[in-house]
Amino acid sequence: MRTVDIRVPATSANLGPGFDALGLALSLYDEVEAGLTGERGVEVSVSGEGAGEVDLGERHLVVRAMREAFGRMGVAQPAGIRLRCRNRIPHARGLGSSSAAVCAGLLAARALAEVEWPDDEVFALATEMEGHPDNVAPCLAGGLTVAWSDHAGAPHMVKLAPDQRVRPVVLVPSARLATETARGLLPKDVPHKDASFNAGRAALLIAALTQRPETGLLLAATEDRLHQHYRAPAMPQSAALVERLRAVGVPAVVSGAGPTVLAFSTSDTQDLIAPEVGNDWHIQQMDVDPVGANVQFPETR
Ligand SMILES: Nc1ncnc2c1ncn2[C@@H]1O[C@H](COP(=O)(O)OP(=O)(O)O)[C@@H](O)[C@H]1O
Ligand SMILES: N[C@@H](CCOP(=O)(O)O)C(=O)O
Repeated sequence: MRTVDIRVPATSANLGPGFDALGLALSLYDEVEAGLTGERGVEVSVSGEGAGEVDLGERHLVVRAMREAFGRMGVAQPAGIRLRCRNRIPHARGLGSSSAAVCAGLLAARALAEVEWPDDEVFALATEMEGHPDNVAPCLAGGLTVAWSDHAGAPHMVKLAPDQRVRPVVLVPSARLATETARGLLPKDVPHKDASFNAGRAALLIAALTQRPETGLLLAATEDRLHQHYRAPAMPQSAALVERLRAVGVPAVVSGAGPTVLAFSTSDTQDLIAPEVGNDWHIQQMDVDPVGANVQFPETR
């Protein structure tokens, strides 16, 4: 049986003001070994995050993504699929686990089908399945990404390299919050002044992360009025931690739809983070993943 190994990074979306647009790939990975078998049925094993929780059959998200991909590529559905998943990205914490699973499935299907299927169609289908492109873009491409959809609904991205003096630190709670639930807390409309506030901050954040990683600029650049406070009632401890960190000068935001908190650490703020974080949080210092999803056939490794 021919197999393929896929490695996909965790991602942090929004980064404060860049709701549904900005995303950062992180050095925390899920690994999937995928193969097609001659026997009918799906065989999935999961270790690490999600083990004992996720479906092990056709409803498994990686399997669903593979099935979607075979359909889009116009390739016959394989009789059987075998997956071995080694998961490190915690689920429903705002670190892009579902996006990583979808990307892994699409890339596995493309590699095993051995057909030419353009990267932009992989990006489009992953975005369609996920509902928004901001986790998908950094998961596929790595680095810091700006993603948007055109008037026909097709997603696009620009990839940037953040300044290496900025280090992402994630503060992961044990509590979970499904992205769908968090999206349900957002209002249909927002005040014009809040939209204009976020537009300025998001533009500043790109400048600060790529060219001017100064704490003062990063603090201003990570302010948000479009999503975090609407969602705070569903994650009061995250909201309080963001507030505490910002009060001592650490640029902190809710990661994705939460409840993980993302802090941008620089040489002058790195020692300020731990004292504000209680025992209920798992602190992980990260690097920015520069390359995104990786696909390898075992025989070429
Ligand atoms: N590696 C995975 N394998 C199977 N299902 C997954 C995987 N990662 C995420 N999921 C599914 O996606 C859900 C989390 O998605 P979501 O609420 O969007 O949160 P996140 O911020 O982690 O993406 C999980 O509860 C699980 O059902
Ligand atoms: N822009 C989305 C990002 C969701 O990210 P996730 O990692 O929590 O799935 C949102 O804020 O809803």
